[in-house]
Amino acid sequence: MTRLHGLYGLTDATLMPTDTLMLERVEAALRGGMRLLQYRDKSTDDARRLRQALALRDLCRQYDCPLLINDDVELAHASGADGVHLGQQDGSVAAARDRLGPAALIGQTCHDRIDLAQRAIQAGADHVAFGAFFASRTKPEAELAPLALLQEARARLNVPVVAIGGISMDNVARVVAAGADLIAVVNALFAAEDIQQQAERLTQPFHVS
Ligand SMILES: Cc1ncc(COP(=O)(O)OP(=O)(O)O)c(N)n1
Ligand SMILES: Cc1ncsc1CCOP(=O)(O)O
Ligand SMILES: [Mg+2]
Repeated sequence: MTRLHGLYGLTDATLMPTDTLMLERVEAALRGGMRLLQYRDKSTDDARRLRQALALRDLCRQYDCPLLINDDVELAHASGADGVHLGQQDGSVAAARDRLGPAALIGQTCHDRIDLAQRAIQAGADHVAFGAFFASRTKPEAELAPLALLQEARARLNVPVVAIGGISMDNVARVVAAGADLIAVVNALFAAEDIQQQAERLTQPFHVS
């Protein structure tokens, strides 16, 4: 497994209202160079969630892109996804590691706190996420974190660091220069008119850093 790096897309049920549109839009992002995908669906429709996770797993495999499931370790297990993303209220990272095994990718939200990241890594996370760095259309209630946190995280943590929240073409170069290994994006990627081209553009700062 290569080190996690680059554009990390998160699906969004509003921007992808049908299975067909979801797969088309995700495939466009994969063609444009997306390196990691998270299936993020807050619905309680378990049959739909399993069906979509399985379809995304098959698609992502064709592009050698790992798939993570948001919030739900059991869906990650049942769908054969590559791992899971957990928030601070989404259950134990150690239990997820036990359930999914040593090869699984497990990320945890750490907001603006290095101590939470250290705890996550201790519990078995192999990457950590900070943010929101800018106001987010997808999650407007997310509290803001300062960009300087990314440099500190890179210096103090020995796992890939994800930046999330309001990342767009206006700020992506600054986020990458500040030290993000991955940029996690919903709106600026999947609401774009040409998603493949937008993925290429959002990936550009990683080629110059
Ligand atoms: C990469 C990444 N970072 C942060 C989050 C947010 O997780 P959480 O705080 O659990 O909030 P929800 O996404 O579950 O609403 C994330 N999903 N992905
Ligand atoms: C899930 C999540 N957690 C913090 S911000 C956010 C949403 C990111 O979406 P966008 O890229 O549209 O701001
Ligand atoms: Mg969550």
